Amino acid sequence: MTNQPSCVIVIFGATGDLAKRKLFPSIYNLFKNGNLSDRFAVVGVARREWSNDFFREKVIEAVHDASDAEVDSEDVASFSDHFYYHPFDVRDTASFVSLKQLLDQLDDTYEVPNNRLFYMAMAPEYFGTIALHLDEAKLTEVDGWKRLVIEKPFGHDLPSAEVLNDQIRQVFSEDEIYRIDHYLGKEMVQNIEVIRFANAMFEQLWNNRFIANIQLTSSESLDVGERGNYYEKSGALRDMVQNHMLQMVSLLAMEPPINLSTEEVRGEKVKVLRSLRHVPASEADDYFVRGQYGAGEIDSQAIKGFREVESVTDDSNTETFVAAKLMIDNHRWAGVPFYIRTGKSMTVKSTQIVVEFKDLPMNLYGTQDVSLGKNLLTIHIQPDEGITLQMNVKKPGSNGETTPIAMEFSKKSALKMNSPEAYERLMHDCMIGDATNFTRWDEVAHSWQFIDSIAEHWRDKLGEEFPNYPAGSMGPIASDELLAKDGFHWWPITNVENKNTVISGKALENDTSIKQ
Ligand SMILES: NC(=O)C1=CN([C@@H]2O[C@H](COP(=O)(O)OP(=O)(O)OC[C@H]3O[C@@H](n4cnc5c(N)ncnc54)[C@H](OP(=O)(O)O)[C@@H]3O)[C@@H](O)[C@H]2O)C=CC1
Ligand SMILES: O=C1O[C@H](COP(=O)(O)O)[C@@H](O)[C@H](O)[C@H]1O
Repeated sequence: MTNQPSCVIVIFGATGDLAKRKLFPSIYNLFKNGNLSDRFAVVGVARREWSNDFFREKVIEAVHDASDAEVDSEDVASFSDHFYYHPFDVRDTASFVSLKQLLDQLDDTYEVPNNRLFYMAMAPEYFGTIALHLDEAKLTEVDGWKRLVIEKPFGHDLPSAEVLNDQIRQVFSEDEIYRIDHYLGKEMVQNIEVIRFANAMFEQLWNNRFIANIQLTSSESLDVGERGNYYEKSGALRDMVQNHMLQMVSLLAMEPPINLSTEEVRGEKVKVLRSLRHVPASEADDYFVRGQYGAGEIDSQAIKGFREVESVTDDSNTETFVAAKLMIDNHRWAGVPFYIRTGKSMTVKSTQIVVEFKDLPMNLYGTQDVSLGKNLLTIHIQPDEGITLQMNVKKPGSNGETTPIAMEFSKKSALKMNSPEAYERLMHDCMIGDATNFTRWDEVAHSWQFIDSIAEHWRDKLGEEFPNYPAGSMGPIASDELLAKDGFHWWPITNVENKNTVISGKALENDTSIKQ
């Protein structure tokens, strides 16, 4: 295994949004930071009749657009020389023959040891077709390695995911398939395992004896942008919960693996997904809340309601918000709710995990009016990265009074570096053959199985209650009620880089543990 892999990368969907915003800049960063050998080439495939030169200009533009800092123009130009464009419709079998000729030629030009990475950055309905054509045209007959990176959504329910999986498995073995979930490439998501398994003070307490509940918020202030067509069919449940949210839950809840090998880690994660309490349609409303935003305001800007977005019907039944209470029925987690919420056009863009610990058996410092603050561990995933531990200390100068304080670790300010993009990390992992942070088929299958009954229930239940939250809010009131029924509330979204200021949410009365 080398840290400077050499391969030819074929990007299907090279004129698209993902390629431009994520893939080209990520490959550039790998190249610039010496994590990719000089012996590489990238072939872009899409239907538009672009030339190599025009494609290279687009690559250069994408790299500049994605960089905060000044980019060396000569560096980017020599990087873009490795890019080639091959226009065709992926439904056209014959074009795969000429693609093979180009790849063979590039192997020679760049002395690539016949390693091929096929990246499917296109609408999912083409994934199966492309895999079968690659096989027919013998593009997958290689002396080196061949790997397939497949974007989400992996199907739209369990049966369609099974069909897709069968198609790609005819051509690629399970260990050649990299089902990408970009949340698994985020620095602080990868940190969940380290926080848990490298700290005695957390791991000993990480169970139902000491934890009251775990809350996971992934809110977005943006709306669906130009993806109305896709999102109208997908909704927040399929777009975010089936993949990113359940993956983070499995990292939070898994048992310690016996080692950090790909199969051991994935094996532990899948056990969590298997232990998720199945919610039948008849009980869906006890565990799940859905929402759709109406008109509102974000950062003093007027926002149109979801039903006014292009490609969205004016009686759309699609949810743009989901909150849920997940129960993991195993020894470690019996009785501990994992609350999740995600949505579009919410107050703020933030992904944050809060672990709320149980109260001590008795409170030596309390009075009738004042209770001890809760112990909270907050993992700030994005946009701020870090950890906050909230605990109680003596109120200075007082006699027996306590006050909650926050111990903070802010990754960017402490280590003075920016996290590499999740895609960059995951593309490198794929090139070096490390599939740990990609989802295995059984993880995908169990996630769909869990989601499907809810999706069906919502499909059959007309969205007459929509819209039920204004753009710029934290979702419908029912999301707060979901926790209130259990005697909990959503903890505010805070920012660790800014001294844990509360950026969304409000303190409950008499709750001394929230700093406003
Ligand atoms: N954009 C994002 O932020 C994210 C995207 N994804 C996933 O990545 C994938 C790509 O998304 P995105 O880039 O946004 O989509 P776009 O619609 O922007 O791009 C689609 C690409 O496919 C090409 N294409 C479409 N039909 C054909 C065809 N028949 N033959 C050849 N090329 C074709 C288009 O080019 P042309 O018209 O020139 O043929 C274009 O390059 C999807 O699966 C999406 O769900 C996942 C997470 C985030
Ligand atoms: O996969 C997706 O993720 C993005 C959110 O990703 P983030 O890294 O910006 O948090 C979401 O906007 C998109 O709808 C979804 O398809």
